[in-house]
Amino acid sequence: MTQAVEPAEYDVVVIGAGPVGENVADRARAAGLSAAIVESELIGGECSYWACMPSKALLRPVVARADARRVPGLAGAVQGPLDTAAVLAHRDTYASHWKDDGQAAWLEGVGVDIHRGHGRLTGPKAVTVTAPDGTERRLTARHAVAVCTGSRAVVPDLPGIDGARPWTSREATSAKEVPRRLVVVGGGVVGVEMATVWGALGAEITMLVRGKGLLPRMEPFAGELVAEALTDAEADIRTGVSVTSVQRSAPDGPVTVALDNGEQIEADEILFATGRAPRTDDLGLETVGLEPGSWFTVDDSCQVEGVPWLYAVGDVNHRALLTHQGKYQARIAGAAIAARAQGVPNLETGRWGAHAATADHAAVPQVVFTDPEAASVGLTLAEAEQAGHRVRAVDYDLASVAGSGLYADGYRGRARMIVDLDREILLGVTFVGPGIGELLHSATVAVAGEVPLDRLWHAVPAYPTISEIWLRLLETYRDGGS
Ligand SMILES: Cc1cc2nc3c(=O)[nH]c(=O)nc-3n(C[C@H](O)[C@H](O)[C@H](O)COP(=O)(O)OP(=O)(O)OC[C@H]3O[C@@H](n4cnc5c(N)ncnc54)[C@H](O)[C@@H]3O)c2cc1C
Ligand SMILES: NC(=O)c1ccc[n+]([C@@H]2O[C@H](COP(=O)([O-])OP(=O)(O)OC[C@H]3O[C@@H](n4cnc5c(N)ncnc54)[C@H](O)[C@@H]3O)[C@@H](O)[C@H]2O)c1
Repeated sequence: MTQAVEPAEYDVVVIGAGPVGENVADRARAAGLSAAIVESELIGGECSYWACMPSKALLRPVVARADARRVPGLAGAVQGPLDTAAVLAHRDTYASHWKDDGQAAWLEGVGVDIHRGHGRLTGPKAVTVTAPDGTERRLTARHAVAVCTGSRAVVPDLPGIDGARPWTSREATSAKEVPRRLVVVGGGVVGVEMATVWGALGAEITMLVRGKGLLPRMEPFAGELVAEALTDAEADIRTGVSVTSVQRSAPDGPVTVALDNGEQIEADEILFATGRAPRTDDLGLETVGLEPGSWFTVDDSCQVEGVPWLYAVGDVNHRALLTHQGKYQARIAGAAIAARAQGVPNLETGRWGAHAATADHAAVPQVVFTDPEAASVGLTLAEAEQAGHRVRAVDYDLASVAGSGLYADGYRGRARMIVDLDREILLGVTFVGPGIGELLHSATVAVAGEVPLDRLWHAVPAYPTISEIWLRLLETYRDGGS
């Protein structure tokens, strides 16, 4: 029989303690509101244990070695294999050994009450938490409930999938051994980053991509340059193919992957990097008139359409599936919840206002930590044209910048900026090349700040850094080039 524990009331109840839920709770506390957070797994969420942190800890040695191999005088010292045990140990450290004491202590330190268990909405402003031991506790929110339950990997429902023990991003970021042969299905961000890691650690990589190329959400040259480098690293990239079935006959045996072109591939592991689904299927959405299993629809303050006391923040609203963007939304939603709780009459919900996550539409930055790195902010050329802007794309070969040549021998890379011809501001910027990840924020400032191009001329990049790409792009635009 289910035991009930004393109910509790808070100003704000947050479901899901990933990076986003933690920040909503923190912002509520900072505004003087009481806050509780409900977590069914680990405080810190996907990002800390099976996504950003472990994947970037795995990628860092891979990319650093690749960079070092392009520096004369150093290359000879780094020709050997990676120390797999040390790389995996570094990853384990960055995943905090899958323990959440540190993050739990931080939340408690800012005065947020943690309730361990599965949270479900049970009516307006009501959340029931089922603890691991089966006891139930009802939490009531005076002002707002924020759903920050994130997303999970989607594995297509293929014949044989259940017995095939496929990897998702969780296994790909936490595996303890390097498979001899790894098939990666999907050419998005998870696919290319994980192919880069496990290939560098010694796995034979086959990528199966149903579209035309890799990284389809970025400018086409991003996927092309990353594919070129993966192919140089001996990955076998097959485009325009779909998996029709997978079969693992023995638990320790190989997996056989059948393709729609009639071919079969044998591998030791298969990773499905085929996108995400919202964690909303078992959340009690039906009790408040919403559809279980769907992404939330929210306004720019992250308030759920038609349910004013409910907020959905981070991956779960499908605006931008990135930690930094979810945390930005958390800061905005936290401020909006506090302002509404305090009875502030008019919130700043206009474009770029304090209570509007405007950057979600105009300036979402992303770095793909492959070799070469691919980074973008704002719109691609295709997106800008589709949105009806009058634009010019300005391209430049990153290898022609003095700083790039110094950074790496045989530097390969490219940059593009999308100029709004009516306003003479930037709508989007993409860089692809070694060492460009840290350059992205300059582009984010230019795009989010809507900095006029004639003012950008006065932002002088230091010589000889890769940042001189800015000068070259501006000169190319001034001289009428594209
Ligand atoms: C392999 C990989 C690498 C990535 N790398 C990057 C990167 O480099 N940079 C970047 O910006 N983004 C990256 N991302 C994306 C990033 O991980 C997500 O955008 C981010 O984790 C979203 O945060 P969130 O708080 O919305 O959700 P999550 O991090 O998914 O957290 C949700 C939390 O809610 C809990 N929860 C769910 N349902 C319930 C419930 N009913 N009751 C109680 N608790 C519940 C979960 O257990 C979880 O702890 C990566 C993703 C993947 C898969
Ligand atoms: N460095 C980073 O910022 C980083 C790293 C990893 C993940 N992420 C985030 O995590 C999210 C999830 O990444 P992802 O790579 O899983 O998703 P994604 O949506 O980026 O890519 C999934 C790819 O799989 C393909 N696909 C879907 N179903 C398929 C099927 N049945 N067969 C073959 N291909 C199929 C899609 O066409 C798409 O190209 C992304 O939105 C990304 O923003 C970010």
